[in-house]
Amino acid sequence: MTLHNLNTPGDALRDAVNLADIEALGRAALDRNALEYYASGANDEHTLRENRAAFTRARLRPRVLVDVSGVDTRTSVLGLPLSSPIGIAPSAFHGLAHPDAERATARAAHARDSVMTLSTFSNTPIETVGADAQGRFWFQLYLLRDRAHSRAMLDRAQAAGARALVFTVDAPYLGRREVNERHRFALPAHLGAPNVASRDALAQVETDSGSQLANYFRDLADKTFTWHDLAWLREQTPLPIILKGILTAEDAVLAAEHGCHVWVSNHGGRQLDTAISSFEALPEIVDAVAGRSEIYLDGGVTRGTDVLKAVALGARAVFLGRAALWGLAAAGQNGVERTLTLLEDEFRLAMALCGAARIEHLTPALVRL
Ligand SMILES: Cc1cc2nc3c(=O)[nH]c(=O)nc-3n(C[C@H](O)[C@H](O)[C@H](O)COP(=O)(O)O)c2cc1C
Ligand SMILES: CCCCCCC(=O)C(=O)O
Repeated sequence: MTLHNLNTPGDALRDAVNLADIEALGRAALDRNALEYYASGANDEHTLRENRAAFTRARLRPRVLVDVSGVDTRTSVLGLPLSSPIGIAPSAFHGLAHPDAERATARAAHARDSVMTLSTFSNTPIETVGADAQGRFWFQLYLLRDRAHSRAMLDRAQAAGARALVFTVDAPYLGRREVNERHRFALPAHLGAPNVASRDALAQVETDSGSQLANYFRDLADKTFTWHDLAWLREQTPLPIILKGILTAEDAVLAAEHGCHVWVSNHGGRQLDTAISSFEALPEIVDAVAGRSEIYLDGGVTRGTDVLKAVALGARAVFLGRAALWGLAAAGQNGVERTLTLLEDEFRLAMALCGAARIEHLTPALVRL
């Protein structure tokens, strides 16, 4: 049972001055099952911690005596205008955080001129989320062994207004989040995964041997897919394809050669522990792609200076995983909106203090790695 129906008082949300404050509110609103699912990383959680540490280690080289009386944070992703280069990463099961689930996240993305990435494993059907997002959503695909089912999800996403397909490539198997194994994470009975399975099918997955999701995913996901199969995926949808989970120059080159955009990510430290942090992987990927594709990044983004550093080094936009979930748990749509607003405000101030009035002024010279 989640505790969100106690509702974070509006005052507490208004008093939050940064994302850490919202995280504290969000964590307090969740029961152990949900909290451990959201917060956990794989194994010893080195990569989870390193995602934050890498941002902190990088130092800024600000320029001064620049007219920053007006700072413009606006940009676009694949032609979609955004109020700032901050979007929402896909995460499964928003219903664990709030009764409005993905609808609240989609409404917040729309209200803040952002973009939401909807997980294959949402608690809300694609069509419902599409209506709330009003064109401000991308659809994330986990390729199922049942290709016809996967194909049907792509058709539904496109019909619902998705602007891009985010194809997750770092999870043929789920990473081992040990706390979820130890406490046998399971979806509460009132939540389902309507894009993928009936509630009954989920309820029947055994949890005696550990996490319900890990057990379910093992049988469901296609593990045979290779670069050669991208041609098949390309034929299934006219949407732009973004490969999420790229961490090396070698794979970034292949992505660009296959006409795909690149999402630099280690899945928030939930897959391969001790994998490189997303931020440290970014420079070699930007070099390798050499402008052929858009590049996005997620993993540990919680400060306006994180956004600035990633964009300065070549990311078109950054995406929030857990930070959006903490906002959702704290106060539904309002909580996600507040998260986006606080981060955008921090980013604007960081730009001003770096002497950058426009996104184009953010260059690698601002960052010392
Ligand atoms: C609870 C949770 C569920 C997630 N579910 C998905 C998912 O369904 N599909 C996917 O591609 N990535 C998923 N991710 C990974 C995120 O998209 C993103 O890569 C990661 O959370 C970014 O790191 P951050 O949480 O530090 O911002 C999930 C992450 C979390 C924390
Ligand atoms: C059987 C549902 C699996 C959902 C996996 C979501 C995910 O990517 C995560 O990191 O958790």
